[in-house]
Amino acid sequence: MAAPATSEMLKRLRDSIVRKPPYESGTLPITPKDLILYFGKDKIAKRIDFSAPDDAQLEELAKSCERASFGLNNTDVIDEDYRKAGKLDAEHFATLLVPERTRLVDIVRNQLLEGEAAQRPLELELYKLNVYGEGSFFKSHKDTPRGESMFGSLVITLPTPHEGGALVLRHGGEEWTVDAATALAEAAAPSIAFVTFFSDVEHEVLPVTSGHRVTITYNLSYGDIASPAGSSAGPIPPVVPPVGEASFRTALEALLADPNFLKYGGKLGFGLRHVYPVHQRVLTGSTWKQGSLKHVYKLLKGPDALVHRVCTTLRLRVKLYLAYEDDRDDDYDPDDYEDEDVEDEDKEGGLFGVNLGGVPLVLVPDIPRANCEPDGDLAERLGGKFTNHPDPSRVEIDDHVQWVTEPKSLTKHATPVLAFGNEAQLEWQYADLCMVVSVGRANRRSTIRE
Ligand SMILES: O=C(O)CCC(=O)C(=O)O
Ligand SMILES: [Fe+2]
Repeated sequence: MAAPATSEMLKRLRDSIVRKPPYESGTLPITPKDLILYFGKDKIAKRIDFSAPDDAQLEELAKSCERASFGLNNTDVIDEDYRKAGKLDAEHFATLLVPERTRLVDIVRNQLLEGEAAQRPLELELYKLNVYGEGSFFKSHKDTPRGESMFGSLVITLPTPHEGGALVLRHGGEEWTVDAATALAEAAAPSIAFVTFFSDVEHEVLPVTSGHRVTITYNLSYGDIASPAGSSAGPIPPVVPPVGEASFRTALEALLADPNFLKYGGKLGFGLRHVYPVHQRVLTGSTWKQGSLKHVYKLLKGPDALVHRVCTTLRLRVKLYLAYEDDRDDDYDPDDYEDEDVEDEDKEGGLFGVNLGGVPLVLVPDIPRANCEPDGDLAERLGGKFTNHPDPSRVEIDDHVQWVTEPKSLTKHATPVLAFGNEAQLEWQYADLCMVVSVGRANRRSTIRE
């Protein structure tokens, strides 16, 4: 049985993974010329100066918009119960505002991103202009990933007088509200308001109660995703160590130094806190190949990036998996596997604190093929391996994975999920992943071979 000191140290490790909100917002003073916007689909474009917009001009802008659709799986749907707003695609408007020439890129880099990610080249793609008149809104959704390198969105609110239309952001059971209307009314003119958030943050525009709310949206991507440095390449040391890195590292080092902790080596599991885009090969069934989660290593953000970076620095091998819950195993009954010798504490994940309720998990290293094995148990069908199975003979990952943080939600079966996005798209979908860290035996912890 474990020494209590080890379980206390593990608890400290878990508690040391700090989270900061997955968004950043504020107002930014701007030169008046950056508030000039041209719009229209005809030969002659109209011009509006947002430093002093009048209602008639805003009405004209609203009229030239199309009704905004949203993505429900692979179809673009117009449903005013879900999204009531006007939009212009990027080819139908032009703005002198170039985020790269303002502090906005710095803000994304240094306040949204952290550590290694903050050093990488960023790309901002102008996406859409949205106009919300009185009574307009956009219900809760996540922005559809448009490629493997997209990591977030930037929404700029132009300084038009309006009320309502606050943006509510939700992630990991927490909720934040950004009220650009109030922030702009209080800011020195001319200013814009901005919100930048990670792609897996759910967001909702509450109804506008008066005036016009005008936003310009950008898709944020990493510019270096095409030249993968490989997951095992040494991490680039961050210029500014991210929040919590030192405490996580200290807690992990303390555990590794304890000879009672995974005496013969083993695996530590971390459910990732963010979701990441994976290619929906389950649907296309075409281009399945090994290493289909490889791009995710370079997309890791916030606490996920921190765990990966510290483990790699301590020379522990890290691998990403999709975690599937085997909820279709009719033969499986946890009572069949009651083991008299196992202490209650261990049965509940005791030593490691995270109780997965004896759920047999299949860890899958690649996105499963569409035409995966029709027969056999879930592990065989998906090309994965069992862990956390109460029957030790079925546990194929060398050791039970000891979960430090629980996988957030387990993918059930290999079916696509119904997705509400801001654009119809099924090629890329968000997935919950987990990180498995291999730990060597007590006097030889390193699992990265030279
Ligand atoms: O207008 C906004 O504040 C957000 C728009 C949005 O969420 C989107 O276009 O996906
Ligand atoms: Fe959105």
